[in-house]
Amino acid sequence: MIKNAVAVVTGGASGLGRATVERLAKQGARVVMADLGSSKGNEVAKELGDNVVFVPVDVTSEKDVTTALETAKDKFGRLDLAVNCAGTATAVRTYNFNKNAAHRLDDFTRVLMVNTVGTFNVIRLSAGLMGTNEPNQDGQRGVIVNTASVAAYDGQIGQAAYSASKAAVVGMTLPIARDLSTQGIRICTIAPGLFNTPMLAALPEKVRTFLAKSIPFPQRLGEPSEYAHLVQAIYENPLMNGETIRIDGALRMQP
Ligand SMILES: CC(=O)CC(=O)SCCNC(=O)CCNC(=O)[C@H](O)C(C)(C)COP(=O)(O)OP(=O)(O)OC[C@H]1O[C@@H](n2cnc3c(N)ncnc32)[C@H](O)[C@@H]1OP(=O)(O)O
Ligand SMILES: NC(=O)C1=CN([C@@H]2O[C@H](COP(=O)(O)OP(=O)(O)OC[C@H]3O[C@@H](n4cnc5c(N)ncnc54)[C@H](O)[C@@H]3O)[C@@H](O)[C@H]2O)C=CC1
Repeated sequence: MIKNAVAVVTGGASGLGRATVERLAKQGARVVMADLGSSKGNEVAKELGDNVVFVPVDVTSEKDVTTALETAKDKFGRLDLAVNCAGTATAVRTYNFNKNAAHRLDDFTRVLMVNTVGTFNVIRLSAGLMGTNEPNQDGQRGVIVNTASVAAYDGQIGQAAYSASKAAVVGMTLPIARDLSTQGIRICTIAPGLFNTPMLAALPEKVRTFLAKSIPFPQRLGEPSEYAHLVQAIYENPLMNGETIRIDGALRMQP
């Protein structure tokens, strides 16, 4: 059960991560909210009360993530759940033939660094701390939840970097579940469709409307609270492991 569990949520100051922090705190968990120093982490943590602590973290930094995990241990005594929500997106064609310009390599690398390498960084270091927990009656010591995207499967024009970064998260889920099974640590990935967050608000209105209309049912953007609900379900269901779950109203994005 989530009550009294200790969680780290990356990207916790905004969107899906923030909704997750809110839900977990409301259900009685204690949460380290890890997000960039430039985020609204401090304000959000203040709003949410004593069971939420903000730590400025860049998920690509070993030092920053270690500090966040040490905070979980020092302040709350342990780590039961790590949720990877930190992420970034870009929309650029592989080659723009009108402008005769290739996709910048540093844009591609930046997206992979945050979404793929950052996620793996949090997974590997969290696993170390969870491994020190006493196992429950089922032998479980901890749970990790990642955030991919439906773009891992049906990425649109302009999504080469983003889709590659998310497909890598889908791809690492099963081998990591196998790696960590000896310690009783589960890992699942959520592949969200279209959710009402600041990231999606960055898309042109026309594209957002078009995309929302293409969702079979319910024909609307998802609410971040619906994502947070699934995080809790994964945490509480002991058999969920090694799998990526789409939460998308049956959306299959068109080119
Ligand atoms: C966040 C998640 O995890 C979930 C998601 O993935 S949400 C899906 C996100 N999708 C994207 O980000 C799409 C990325 N792609 C794009 O934005 C564009 O394709 C691009 C900027 C890379 C290139 O666009 P382009 O076609 O070369 O030129 P552009 O002038 O921008 O677009 C041409 C037209 O197509 C429309 N369009 C572009 N991409 C579109 C899309 N994905 N869906 C619907 N319409 C689109 C534009 O609005 C524009 O319409 P008008 O000509 O009527 O103004
Ligand atoms: N909103 C949507 O429709 C969808 C979102 N996603 C994914 O869900 C996750 C959350 O996205 P949203 O909440 O929509 O976006 P958001 O932009 O509202 O929140 C992302 C958070 O991640 C933080 N972040 C970015 N880079 C970071 C870094 N290097 N280190 C630490 N924190 C960092 C940002 O500061 C921000 O607070 C992302 O991984 C995104 O790719 C996936 C599918 C759909």
